[in-house]
Amino acid sequence: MGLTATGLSVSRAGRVLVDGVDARFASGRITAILGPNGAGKSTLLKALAGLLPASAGGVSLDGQPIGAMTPRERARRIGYLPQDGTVHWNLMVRDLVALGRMPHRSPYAAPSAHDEQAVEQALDATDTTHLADRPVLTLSGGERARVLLARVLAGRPDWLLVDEPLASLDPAYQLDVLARLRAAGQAGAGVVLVLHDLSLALRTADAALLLAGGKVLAAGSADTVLTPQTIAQAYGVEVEVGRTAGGIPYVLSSERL
Ligand SMILES: Nc1ncnc2c1ncn2[C@@H]1O[C@H](COP(=O)(O)OP(=O)(O)OP(=O)(O)O)[C@@H](O)[C@H]1O
Repeated sequence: MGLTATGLSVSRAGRVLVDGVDARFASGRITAILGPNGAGKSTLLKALAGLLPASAGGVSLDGQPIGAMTPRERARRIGYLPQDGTVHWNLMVRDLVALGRMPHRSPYAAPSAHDEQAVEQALDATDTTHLADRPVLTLSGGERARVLLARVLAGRPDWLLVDEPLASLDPAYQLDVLARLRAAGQAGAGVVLVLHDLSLALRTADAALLLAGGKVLAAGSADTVLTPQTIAQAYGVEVEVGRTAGGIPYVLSSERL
């Protein structure tokens, strides 16, 4: 059960970008996909969401091959937030967030009270209610990132696959978004997130998958994966891994190796 990659490889333009990945993601847990630039994190996440085909192996959700699901069924179960927060249509924020309900409704019917409630809750969860009547192209980068997350949350998917959701957020909103993802996990959702901030990964994730060159370098609980040795191997930097007096874990880069 859960979301499983088995011998998963993904090739594009003649290059193998994800190479024989075996991984199992469990519901109710947060798994961080980590690794240096170009390691294949986004490619793996897209393949897990069923948005890129496998060139070998595959992905299954609760035992069902992801490619055998209809796009609508997949969209109901898996919420995917891409890394690139580009928005082309200048919709009102509330209307954009309401698009997250589309897998659950008929395009011809008016949204139900349940749909509207899901949208309002997603706006509230991302602290974007005050932006609801603004055109989305007028928002700042961090505001837009939260609105795009609200759109995914509005679908109330069983799985949240989110690619660098913290990239344009200030430190306070980074903690808010991580708290929201943790709350989704506690409510039973499976959360898989691509992160660059190793301190926040240690602080937030139950499990970690460290990629390098498209392959899994280490996998397991976040604190067993994020050791100075594996970090040095993956990123080529010397780090100190420690805890503050209050017990908050941190990873501090000291030198490029
Ligand atoms: N459509 C594509 N065609 C060819 N190469 C691609 C394509 N998409 C990605 N790549 C390459 O695949 C590799 C992995 O890309 P990916 O975006 O998965 O990395 P990443 O780990 O998410 O990186 P980052 O931390 O920089 O976001 C990179 O070398 C990238 O240039």
